[in-house]
Amino acid sequence: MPRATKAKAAADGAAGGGGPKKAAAPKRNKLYTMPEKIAEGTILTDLSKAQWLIGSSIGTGGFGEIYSASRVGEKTYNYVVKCEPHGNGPLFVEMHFYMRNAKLEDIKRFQRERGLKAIGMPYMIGNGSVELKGTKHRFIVMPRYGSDISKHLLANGRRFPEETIYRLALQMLDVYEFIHSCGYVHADLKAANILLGYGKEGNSQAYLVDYGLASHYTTKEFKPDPKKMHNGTIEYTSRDAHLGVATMRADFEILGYNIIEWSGVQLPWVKDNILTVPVKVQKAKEEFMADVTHCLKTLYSKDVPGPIAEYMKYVAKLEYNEKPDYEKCRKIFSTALKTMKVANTGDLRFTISDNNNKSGPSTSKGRGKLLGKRAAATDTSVEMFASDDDDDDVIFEEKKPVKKAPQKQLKTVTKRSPKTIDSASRLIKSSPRNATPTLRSSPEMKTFNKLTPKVTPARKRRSTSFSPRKATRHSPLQKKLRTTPRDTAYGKSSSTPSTSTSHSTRSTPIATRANINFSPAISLSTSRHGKTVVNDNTTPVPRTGKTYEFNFELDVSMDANVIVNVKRKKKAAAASTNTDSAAKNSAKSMRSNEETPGDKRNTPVTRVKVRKLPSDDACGSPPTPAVTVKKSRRGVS
Ligand SMILES: Nc1ncnc2c1ncn2[C@@H]1O[C@H](COP(=O)(O)OP(=O)(O)OP(=O)(O)O)[C@@H](O)[C@H]1O
Repeated sequence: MPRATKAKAAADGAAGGGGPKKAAAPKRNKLYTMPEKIAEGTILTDLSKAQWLIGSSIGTGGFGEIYSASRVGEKTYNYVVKCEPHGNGPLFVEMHFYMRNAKLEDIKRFQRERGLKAIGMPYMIGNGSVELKGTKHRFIVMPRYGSDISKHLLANGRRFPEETIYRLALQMLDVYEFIHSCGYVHADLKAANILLGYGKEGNSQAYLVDYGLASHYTTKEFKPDPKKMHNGTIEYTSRDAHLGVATMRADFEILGYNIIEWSGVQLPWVKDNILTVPVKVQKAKEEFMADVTHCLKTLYSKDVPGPIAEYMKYVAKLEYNEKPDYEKCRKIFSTALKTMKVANTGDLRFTISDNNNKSGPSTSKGRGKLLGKRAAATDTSVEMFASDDDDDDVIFEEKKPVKKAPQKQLKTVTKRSPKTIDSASRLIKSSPRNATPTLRSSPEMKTFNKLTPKVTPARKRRSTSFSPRKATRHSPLQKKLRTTPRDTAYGKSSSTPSTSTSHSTRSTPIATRANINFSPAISLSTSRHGKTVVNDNTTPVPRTGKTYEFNFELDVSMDANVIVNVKRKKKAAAASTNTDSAAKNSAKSMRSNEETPGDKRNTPVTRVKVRKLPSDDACGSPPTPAVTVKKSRRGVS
């Protein structure tokens, strides 16, 4: 289900801290909702009865809000509470990932076994639910970390010192090894999801956060899953993730794209400004990885940094079901550090020295010149799912007013128990695990190329992505039922890559699963660059017929409406209309408190939202800041 922001009235009410108002409560069966504000001073009680005093808001992600928190009785705010409406999928997935895999003792054991002094693996301290303004929210409590490294990236002309790239890569490889040892992949590594430790002591270790896209990886068949295609942050999404398949090599590939970027060059698909068309990005990545040595050379004005070239070459050769050789990769980067005579200890250094700044991206043999200027920030809007699960147990409690914070009345929500785990199990296990032969080996690569549609200028005008619905002449409903993203993305079903025939011929599950499919037929808006795309079924299935109906219609109309509206948004921006400013305000509300709007424009962002226009069902959603989608039919909104 797509996500929507609250009606402005609701948001205002929340901000005002005036206590619960029935009228402002978001409707249950609507699009994704941003969370209600938790007033500073609120005390939340988690399932283990631990109490957490909410401090200030320290960040806003694509779906939830993060607050500093203190254990009641302690003075320091060394924790954070991440809160999202129950209907949102990512925190549900993240919470269960932590529950199952990332217990502190497991992490410590792993550390001991590997002889690691530290590891950048976050963990969950508590979780529970709270009702805010009539809406049930889920929250998790985690250790507090420091700032995310995307801020440093922006502050340093989108480049890290070479040594820092390798140290970060080493730390992330440790985290990958831990996650993979649990049977999961992260699938969304990027600077915005890498946080330094908290406080002065914390600058030597980076933590990989945000497990909202974590899923079981496959080592069996390679079976593309239209429901999950293109999930991730479009700049870094792996080739496997573009096909909806979770693999370990995909995590390695995502890290690879990031380190290339951290070295100060633009990824080809960023440079070519095609981020709004996932299938084009996918194709560009296939081409890039097919001849990675040569393609890297074209990216760097001078020498390609040796460790980056070596790492990417290794990743390009990995099989989809292969366990990566963590040690081999670590060696690539640790050897480079030794050669540079840089110790892999102490604070990570983010400031580029004068020398480095003048010379541009670092290379192993020398310093190259920055390759051109970064393309204007484009952004990638996608829609999300949401639903209305009541799976989690909930306990929370009325808070006492603390100093400035107005007291907020919280209602205790009925406790239910083992359902949460059962449900999580079902959901998390729903990750693609059955599969078909790999697409990555060369014959399959050829097939991919054959099947990837060529985008014509005519199509481009309306939507730069290939649209099956334009290619056939059926009614929208017929088209919906007759075409699958895979059929259409690759042209002819008869030559669908080694994946099963059934895959190529079955009707799109989106219609039947009430999810919007971020299929190749869908383009992304260009207002918020770098968002994680989630095209998933991990959220509990919505219960109301109405929701199903809406999503079905949304999917049918997505192709045209998104593009039409995106274009309009751009024009509207130039005209500075009221609508636009409302949209901007709405967009602002999603930004991290610590980020300036300028920062955000240039930072890959986690998720893109498609929002429903205010319409007849009085849902009250404000216009989307990025994309607006009509409830039904193509055409003008
Ligand atoms: N444990 C933490 N300590 C300190 N800050 C945090 C912590 N977790 C998250 N943050 C801050 O909140 C921001 C959003 O966090 P996170 O990415 O987990 O949220 P999200 O809703 O999943 O966002 P998105 O999916 O859009 O990336 C982070 O970029 C970071 O600045």
